[in-house]
Amino acid sequence: MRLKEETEFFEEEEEREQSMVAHKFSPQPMMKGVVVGYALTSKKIKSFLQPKLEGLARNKGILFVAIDQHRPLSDQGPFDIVLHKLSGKEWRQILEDYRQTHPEVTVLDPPDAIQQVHNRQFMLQEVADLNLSDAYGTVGVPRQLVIKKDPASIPDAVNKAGLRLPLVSKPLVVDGSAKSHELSLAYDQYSLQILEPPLVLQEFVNHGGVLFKVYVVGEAIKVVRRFSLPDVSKRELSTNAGVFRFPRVSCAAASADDADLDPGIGELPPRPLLERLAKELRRRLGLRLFNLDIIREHGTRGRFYVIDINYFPGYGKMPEYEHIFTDFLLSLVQSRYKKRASKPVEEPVR
Ligand SMILES: O=P(O)(O)O[C@@H]1[C@@H](OP(=O)(O)O)[C@H](OP(=O)(O)O)[C@H](O)[C@H](OP(=O)(O)O)[C@H]1OP(=O)(O)O
Ligand SMILES: Nc1ncnc2c1ncn2[C@@H]1O[C@H](COP(=O)(O)OP(=O)(O)O)[C@@H](O)[C@H]1O
Ligand SMILES: [Mg+2]
Ligand SMILES: [Mg+2]
Repeated sequence: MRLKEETEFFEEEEEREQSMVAHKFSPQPMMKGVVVGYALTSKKIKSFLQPKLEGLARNKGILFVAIDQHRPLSDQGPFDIVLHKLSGKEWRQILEDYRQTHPEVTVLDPPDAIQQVHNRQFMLQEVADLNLSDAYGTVGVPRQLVIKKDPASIPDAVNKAGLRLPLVSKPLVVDGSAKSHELSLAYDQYSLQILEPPLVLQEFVNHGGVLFKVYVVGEAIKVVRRFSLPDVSKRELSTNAGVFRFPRVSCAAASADDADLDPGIGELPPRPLLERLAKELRRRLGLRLFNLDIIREHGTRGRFYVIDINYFPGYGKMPEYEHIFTDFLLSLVQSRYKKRASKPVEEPVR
């Protein structure tokens, strides 16, 4: 993030924290209704804009209005907040222009900040730089290598980088397409030549087949358990060869929240560690709506890895998302409102 934006982001965050404590999320009496424009795919509208969310929002004075992508944004609304998750360079530019010409509107989130998590080369960089380590544990990222082209060079590149097998191959770009979620597990480096760059090769970390999805909505976080890929033993590694495509193992259908799990595997990561991680990432990434896929290295108590960050994920699967999301929207407008109210009135020029 640029320095000015970072400072503003910080100030807004602080004000919002204070305003939330002071008002316990209730709308201020003098605050008018909140209009939230949304530009989302039909899949997202179905999973996110559920009747319960719209009903609760209406009771709190929040109105969701569909944005027509093909009409000028300035002719629509007026909006207090714009929620979006659509792809394409043109749309990004439209949003960026709108942000410049309508600084009074909160665009969730800034398009250039989202770009960082749409590329797996840069997605985890902030987690790596943060290098979080405290009494509750450590949070890192698996070692990885970016392959832009020439699949024949992969075995050599893997050797040179000293990456340990097995490796997870992930498409470099995350653009919302099904293809960007087509992952493979490689047991030997020679088979990697059949893969199609651009891609990222990431060391597979044994984690007992369970992962944690940490949903972030502004300052709020919620964690759920999902089933994931099983561990790969040394024996399997020495006897197996080849590259295996694997399906979306940790989709919603694979909830592990009610499973009878070994506590060493299923115990949620310590809350203070997640709070710190989410707070730092919110600031560093300049995002307020995202989730993290986190795994705990099997056999350790506190060695965690972030393996994926998703912008505006499937909040429909986050427990209590309706309350959390509407409170968040209100807190955004309240802090803006307070900011405007506390600005000194300009003297008229005589
Ligand atoms: O489809 P859903 O509701 O499972 O949500 C997907 C997310 O699932 P999750 O909330 O993490 O379980 C999903 O997360 P994963 O990458 O599967 O961890 C993505 O965020 C996906 O968006 P995109 O395809 O990367 O643009 C999300 O898809 P969109 O809803 O944004 O299309
Ligand atoms: N480095 C890794 N070690 C162990 N398992 C992994 C690793 N990377 C991915 N996985 C498994 O593959 C799944 C999908 O990978 P992820 O990076 O989250 O891609 P996507 O963006 O498609 O969700 C994860 O949810 C997890 O089950
Ligand atoms: Mg994922
Ligand atoms: Mg993802």
